[in-house]
Amino acid sequence: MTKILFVINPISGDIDKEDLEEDLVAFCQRHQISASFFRTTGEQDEQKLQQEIEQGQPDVVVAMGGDGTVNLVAKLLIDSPTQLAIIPQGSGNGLSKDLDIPQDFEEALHLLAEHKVKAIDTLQVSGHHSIHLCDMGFNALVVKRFCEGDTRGPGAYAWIAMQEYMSYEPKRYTVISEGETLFDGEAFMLTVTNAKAFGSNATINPNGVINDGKFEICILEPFPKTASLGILYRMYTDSIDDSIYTQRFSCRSATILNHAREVTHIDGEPVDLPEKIEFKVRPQSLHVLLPTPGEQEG
Ligand SMILES: Nc1ncnc2c1ncn2[C@@H]1O[C@H](COP(=O)(O)OP(=O)(O)OP(=O)(O)O)[C@@H](O)[C@H]1O
Repeated sequence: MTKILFVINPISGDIDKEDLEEDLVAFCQRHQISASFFRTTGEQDEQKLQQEIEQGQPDVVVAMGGDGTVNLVAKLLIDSPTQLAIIPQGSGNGLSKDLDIPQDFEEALHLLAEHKVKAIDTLQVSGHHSIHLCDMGFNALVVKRFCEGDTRGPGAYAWIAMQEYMSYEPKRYTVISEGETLFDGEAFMLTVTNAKAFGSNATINPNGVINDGKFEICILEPFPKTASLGILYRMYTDSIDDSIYTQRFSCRSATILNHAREVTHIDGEPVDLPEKIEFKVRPQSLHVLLPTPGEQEG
């Protein structure tokens, strides 16, 4: 019998999940799955969850929350055979969208019964793990303000972004990979990712491949206010590469000097990183349940 541990974030996405838990129990009974539950509290969740996984030895751990919850679960499963499943219940749900995991609760739950397994790359960021994306600059500042506020959901994020945009000043970064300086200058934001898009569906890395052993550093250089609508349009039409304000580098490892110690986030959670940040890909280090039925990959 498959053992599944559900990790439920009760506050993510501003969604009440109590009724959903009854559906989980019924689904597991129907499919003869042995289910256990872990509810996050926002305090020492990583240590407590690690203990739970060590004791219960589940085959699959389901992250039921947003990108922060996915990160919490995924980092404990890296380099282990235990598989990650995602039932998106957050504000942005960036990684699940990138992996084409259904956003609908019932459909995502159905994946537990019928799926394929794919090994995806993850990113090591100065002692942290990033599963979806890490960035510094404007978006990271918006994420920080969002986390400090008490309103969740995509509307709150968009409102904060509009407020911060008016006064944001670009910061200086230096990007070095394999001994070569790839970029040294100011940027509005700098995104390091394996994935294609943010949780808002804005595409920053249109050709990103999540299991190619490489990650991308996407730089949005300072731009005049008159160009902002055009950049947004390109992000939502998969044509950001056509913008004269972007640069992108594919790397296996890199160092970024964040000279101003500008705000940084990893998978939607603000993180305090040193001025010199080290990035390294961990190829195919995480096994994820995906929608297409068929043979196991990678
Ligand atoms: N019971 C809880 N009470 C308060 N905060 C919690 C609780 N459980 C988890 N958290 C906090 O929730 C955050 C993670 O939320 P998560 O990213 O999953 O959802 P989201 O922010 O709504 O969605 P997304 O990241 O997709 O935009 C973490 O900061 C974590 O500390």
